[in-house]
Amino acid sequence: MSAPTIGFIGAGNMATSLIGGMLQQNFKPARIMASDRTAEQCDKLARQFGIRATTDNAELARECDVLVLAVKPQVMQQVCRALPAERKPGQLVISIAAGISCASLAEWLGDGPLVRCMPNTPSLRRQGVSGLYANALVSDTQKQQTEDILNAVGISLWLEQESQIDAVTAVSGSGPAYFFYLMEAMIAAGQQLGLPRETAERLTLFTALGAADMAVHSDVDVAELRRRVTSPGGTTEQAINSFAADGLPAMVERAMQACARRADELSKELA
Ligand SMILES: NC(=O)C1=CN([C@@H]2O[C@H](COP(=O)(O)OP(=O)(O)OC[C@H]3O[C@@H](n4cnc5c(N)ncnc54)[C@H](OP(=O)(O)O)[C@@H]3O)[C@@H](O)[C@H]2O)C=CC1
Ligand SMILES: O=C(O)[C@@H]1CCC=N1
Repeated sequence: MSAPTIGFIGAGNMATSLIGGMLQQNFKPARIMASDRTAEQCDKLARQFGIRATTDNAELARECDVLVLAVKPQVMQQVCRALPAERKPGQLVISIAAGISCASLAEWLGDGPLVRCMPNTPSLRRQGVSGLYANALVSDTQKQQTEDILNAVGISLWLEQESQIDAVTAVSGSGPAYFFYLMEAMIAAGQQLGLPRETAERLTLFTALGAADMAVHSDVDVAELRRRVTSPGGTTEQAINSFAADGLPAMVERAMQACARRADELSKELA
């Protein structure tokens, strides 16, 4: 069977990361298309990747076997409603938008194979992680096509229920921002303790990188890794006790609940 043609509607940050990763994984530029609101963005992508880019979303709907919807949630309805008459039969649609349900997408696009996907920005470095949910009309071949696209920029995991996409958004979709926020705070605190900014920044970033790499490759869980840094009566214990006294776990739980709640609200507001 010949390779599918894949079209990205909305050629912003996420689509650019995905296309870049796919080309590094030997997807052929001739098999990838993109559309965007502005001709400037289309020209930029065409130059950067050697792919066909257009301001006409309908052209992608007509020509592509797989359509990746990568516009902001707030414009998704308007974009989708313009497409049904143009769509190639049997076309797989993959939506990466936060808080747009399969029910809304099916209403705007017509029934058909549909995957909801929640990627994250480390995809730009091919270190992304995506949660995927497929409706009942998605074939095994289309599931494989979806994995091929998302695994080009990291790893992907299938979910049993659509509602879990909001939890994935709270953990990994928005998650990079939580780690960046913690890093911002550590850099500032390092400066307070007397380090030059650049030194505090490098120490923080490489500590984050090292800790994540260690955790990913460890045969013990993260709680045990934390215990191994924390000598009884030592320095780390003081910091961990301070975090615990200030309620860090509850703070994280509240933040992630708020994130998932917003995804649910969006799905109702934008339905
Ligand atoms: N950023 C993130 O961390 C993550 C984002 N997502 C989801 O990915 C989606 C895209 O996000 P992101 O890449 O950050 O957003 P961007 O704004 O970078 O990209 C969206 C692109 O779509 C273009 N666009 C707007 N209207 C239309 C239209 N009618 N037709 C075609 N193109 C259009 C925008 O152009 P213009 O800018 O000119 O309006 C922009 O270039 C969102 O739905 C978001 O929920 C999912 C996971 C993580
Ligand atoms: O903040 C947002 O809405 C998007 C979805 C997940 C990450 N960024």
